[in-house]
Amino acid sequence: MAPTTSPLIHRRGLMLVLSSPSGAGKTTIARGLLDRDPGITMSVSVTTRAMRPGEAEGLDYYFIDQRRFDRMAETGELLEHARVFGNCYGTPRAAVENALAGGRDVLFAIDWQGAQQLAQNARDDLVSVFVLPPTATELERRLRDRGQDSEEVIANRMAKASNEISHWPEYDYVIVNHDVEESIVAVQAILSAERLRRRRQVGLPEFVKSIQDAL
Ligand SMILES: Nc1ncnc2c1ncn2[C@@H]1O[C@H](COP(=O)(O)OP(=O)(O)OP(=O)(O)O)[C@@H](O)[C@H]1O
Ligand SMILES: Nc1nc2c(ncn2[C@@H]2O[C@H](COP(=O)(O)O)[C@@H](O)[C@H]2O)c(=O)[nH]1
Repeated sequence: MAPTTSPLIHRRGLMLVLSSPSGAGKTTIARGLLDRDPGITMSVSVTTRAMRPGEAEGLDYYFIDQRRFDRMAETGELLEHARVFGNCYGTPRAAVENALAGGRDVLFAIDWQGAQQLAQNARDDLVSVFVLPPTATELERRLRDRGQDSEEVIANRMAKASNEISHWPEYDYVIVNHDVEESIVAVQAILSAERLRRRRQVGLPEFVKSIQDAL
C-alpha cells in the first residue's frame, strides 16, 4: 500500500474508546482490531470484579481488591475510574501515557462514565465509538451465550443496558454490531481516517512549508 504520510511527519498517538451495553461485542471487536493492527495497544484495566473462567491476570484485567483500587484512585494512578454493575473499574495511567509518548495508539473498552472522563481531560486525543447491538433480544442472547455470568448478573446488565445506550449521542461514531467482521472493518476505517487528522500529524506545517519553499 502507498504511504499516506512523509518520513518528516510523525504522528501523535490517539485514544480509541469503544463503549456499549454489556454484551454488545466491544471486547470481541477490540480483540479483532488488536490482531490486525500492530500500531494500537490495549489498555488493560484494573477491576475489583472476580475473575471469570478463562480470564487471565494482566491480559483481560488486573484483578485487585477494593483497598488497592481506592488507593490507586486517591493517588492519581488511574486516568479514569467508575463503578459499573456494582464493581470498580479503572484505567492505569502510566501504561497509557507511556504508549502515547511512544507514538502508539491506545484502545479502551470502557463505559460511558470513563469515556466522559477521558473527554474532559484529553478531548483532542480521543476518538470514541459507541457499539449498539442489533436488537435487545440479540443483546440478551449474546450475554447468555457467552456463558460466563449468572442469570442474576445477566438480568442486572440487561436492566442497565438502556441507561448505557442513552449515552450514544456523546460519541463520535456509532456502529451497529450485526457481524463481527464488518464491525472490525468499520472500526479499522475510523482509525485510519482519524490517524490522518491534521492535528495528529506532527511536523505537517514544516513539511508543507518545505514543499512551498522548493516551488
Ligand atoms: N456480531 C456478533 N454476532 C454474534 N455474536 C457476537 C457478535 N459480537 C460479539 N458476539 C458475542 O457476544 C458475546 C459478548 O461479546 P463481548 O464479550 O465482546 O461483549 P462486551 O460488549 O465486551 O461485553 P462486556 O461489556 O460485558 O465486557 C460474546 O460471546 C461474543 O462472542
Ligand atoms: N469506566 C470504566 N469502565 C470499564 C473499565 N473496564 C471495563 N469497563 C466497563 O465495565 C463493564 C463490565 O465489564 P465486564 O468485564 O465485567 O463485563 C464493561 O461493559 C465496560 O464498559 C474501565 O477501566 N473503566
